[in-house]
Amino acid sequence: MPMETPNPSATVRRNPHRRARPTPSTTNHPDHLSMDPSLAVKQIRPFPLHDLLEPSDEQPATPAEAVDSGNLRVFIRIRPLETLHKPNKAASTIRPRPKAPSVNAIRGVQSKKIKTVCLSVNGPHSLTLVPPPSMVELKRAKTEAFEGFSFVFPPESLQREVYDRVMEPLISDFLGGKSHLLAAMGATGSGKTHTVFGTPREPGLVSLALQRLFGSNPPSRSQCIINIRCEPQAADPDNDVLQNKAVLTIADLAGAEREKRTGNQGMRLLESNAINNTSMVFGQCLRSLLEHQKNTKKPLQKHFQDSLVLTVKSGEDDYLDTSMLLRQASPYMKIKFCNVEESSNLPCLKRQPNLITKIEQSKRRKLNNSDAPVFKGGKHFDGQSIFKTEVKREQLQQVENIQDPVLSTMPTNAEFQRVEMHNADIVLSCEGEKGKESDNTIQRLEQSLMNEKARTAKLEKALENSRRHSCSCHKQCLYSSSPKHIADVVSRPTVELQDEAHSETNNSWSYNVVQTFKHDPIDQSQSPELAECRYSLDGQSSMAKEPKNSFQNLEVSLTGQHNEELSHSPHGQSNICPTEASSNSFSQENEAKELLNSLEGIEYSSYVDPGSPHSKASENSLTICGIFPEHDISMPVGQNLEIGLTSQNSEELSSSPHGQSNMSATKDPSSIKFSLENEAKEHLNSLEGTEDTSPVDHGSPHSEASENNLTTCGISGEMDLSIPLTELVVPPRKDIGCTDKHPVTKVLLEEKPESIRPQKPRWRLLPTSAMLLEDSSLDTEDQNADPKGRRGCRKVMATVEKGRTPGSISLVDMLRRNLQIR
Ligand SMILES: Nc1ncnc2c1ncn2[C@@H]1O[C@H](COP(=O)(O)OP(=O)(O)OP(=O)(O)O)[C@@H](O)[C@H]1O
Repeated sequence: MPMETPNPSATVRRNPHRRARPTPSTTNHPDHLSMDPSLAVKQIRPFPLHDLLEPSDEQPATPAEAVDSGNLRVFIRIRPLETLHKPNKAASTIRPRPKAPSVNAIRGVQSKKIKTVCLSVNGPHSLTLVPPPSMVELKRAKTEAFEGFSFVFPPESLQREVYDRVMEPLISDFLGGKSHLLAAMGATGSGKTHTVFGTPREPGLVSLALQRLFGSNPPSRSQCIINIRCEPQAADPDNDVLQNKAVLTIADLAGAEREKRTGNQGMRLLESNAINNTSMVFGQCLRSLLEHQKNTKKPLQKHFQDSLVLTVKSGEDDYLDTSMLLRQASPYMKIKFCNVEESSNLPCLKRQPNLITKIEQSKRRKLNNSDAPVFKGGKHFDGQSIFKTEVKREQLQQVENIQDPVLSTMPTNAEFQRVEMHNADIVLSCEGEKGKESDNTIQRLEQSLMNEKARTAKLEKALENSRRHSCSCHKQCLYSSSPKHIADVVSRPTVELQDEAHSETNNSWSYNVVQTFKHDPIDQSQSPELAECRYSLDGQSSMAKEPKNSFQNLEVSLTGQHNEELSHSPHGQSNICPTEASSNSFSQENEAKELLNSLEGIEYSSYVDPGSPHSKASENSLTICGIFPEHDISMPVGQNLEIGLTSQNSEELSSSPHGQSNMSATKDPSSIKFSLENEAKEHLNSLEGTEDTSPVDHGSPHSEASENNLTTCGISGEMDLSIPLTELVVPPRKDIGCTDKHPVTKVLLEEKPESIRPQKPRWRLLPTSAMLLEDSSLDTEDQNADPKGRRGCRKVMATVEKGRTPGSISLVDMLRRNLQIR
């Protein structure tokens, strides 16, 4: 009987029967299923029960018929709406069985008060899906009728009803030796678990089946796959059925979830994705069966009867889920199986062991060989693509060989997962190689960093040692100025700073000096109240000295081949004049001097201008610059400072009328090198802010008079020598055979007028770490950065530095730079 449809154009028929039927839907608007019962009643026309109850050739009249039809049985169970699902203890048991499902559905719709429904049962084998108004307005959905189901269970259906129609035929077959599969599909919360397992009050299919089989209670699980295998206890040759070991599989599949609806996040979202993938894969399996059976050349052989229970919700909000499931599963009803002997089923249910072994061996072999890329015919094939191809080929072979479309497909998906895992392993291995390279690079960098650190530490240590020795020498000198410290100085062990031997021939002089910077104990026997500090440059120069009556003795011992003479410059400067070509000793002394210069508070006075006539006159002179840091040793008026230079030759220490000490060498003036003084002058000029306090007028006759003199400069300054120093006398060195015949050069410090007293800036040394930072590379001195006053001496400096080792050059440069920066 045709039905009136207000909007028949919006109806789409799914899985129509061969004999066309009018769409039972009355409208495409869900308002006819709205909350107002009266309105719903007005709009919904009476359901054509007589049409639905008419026997049809395509519809299975009984469950047995459905099983025997050879089609995949697809059942639909509509879960009651929550508003309609009011727990009624008596309802589930006492509620009478409805006469017709469609009537119950209509009842449910009519009694709906809060929510509208999107499903209406047209009959035992069909239903109509009505989109909600919002989607109708957007023309995104149309009313659809789905037909051809094995049976449609309305919301009011009882568990027992479902069991009787769905499970009981399977149990009967199972007991008869036939294997079956039952799977529940549907959106989450649609009632799969309720259908399969149920509750203690409303036991589901499993419970009822087990009750039937064993009379036991099954565990309650939300989703699982249950295999019930029939094991014959005794071989009965007459009963072939029991020997088949039939398996009944009941699967409570995971429910597809819509993320928008569930709002899952994090792990729940991942689980949801996995669940949806499972549903999708299962649907693909079924579709593949459907596609496969289109190939008449390879008909599927049925080895068991499968059943599918679709659970849907009829709520308006469940429209999308329900629609998707129905669209997906409605074609499955067309899946047909060919009847085969049940005896051949069991080997097909499980993979044949030999086949599994072959497949696994093949995969392992390919896995082992898949790491290395394979080149075939000029094309690049990697192991992954080959492996995938092989697996797909095997997959097809398995489908053909196993002849079980469902079970053969599902393991194949597992194989795909293994392939993906294999691919991931390959990616990881590639990443691992890159990681190894990165690790090697990091290790190399770390090693180089450690080497640099060790090198830096080594240099710092060397510098610190140099500084310490320098400080010790210097402090000994200072201590020597105080009688109180004499004992300390004497008792202090000799400190030696040895550097490698130098051997160089430079113009008129040569030297081979073991650079020893040595503090010798003071011989107090000579003058207990005196203290002497001798800087012994053990080499080939020697100086002699003789004691003088003074409180303090400062002995600068230049041990060498040269005879030197200390003389007192008339202009008050201390000159040490080697009598022979003694620039070798100067280079060493210069280094020692520079080391000393690095001390804190060191102050210098430059008295000699190398370019001046005086410097010319003082060629071949050795200039000893200030070695009295930290303290103001500006000498009181009338004080004398005698500096004894131990030498093999006679030396003379004279006192300058300006109160400054001059050590002048008078012997062999031709051999005295101008470079020595030049070097000293250059070094002094390199000190930024240092005032040239030389009272010497280089154009004066004194300049000429001081020719060939070695000028010792900068003993005075801001350093305040608090001790009463009136005269410094260097006692004779008995150990080197000094006698009175070799008079000790006497340095008399006379009062210097305030007007000519130089303004000495204070010098501060940076800490060692700062020095290292300033010149960590220890490069040689940048000549371009030299002040103009030094450029004239560059050549001389280079000559002098030739005799130095790279380490000493670096050290000296670093010390010098440190002083220059400030
Ligand atoms: N036919 C029904 N009659 C009464 N209650 C039902 C029915 N179907 C489902 N329910 C109830 O709906 C709720 C959800 O059902 P169920 O857990 O079976 O859904 P599900 O499809 O298994 O969900 P999931 O996929 O998340 O496991 C349960 O509380 C269940 O009791």
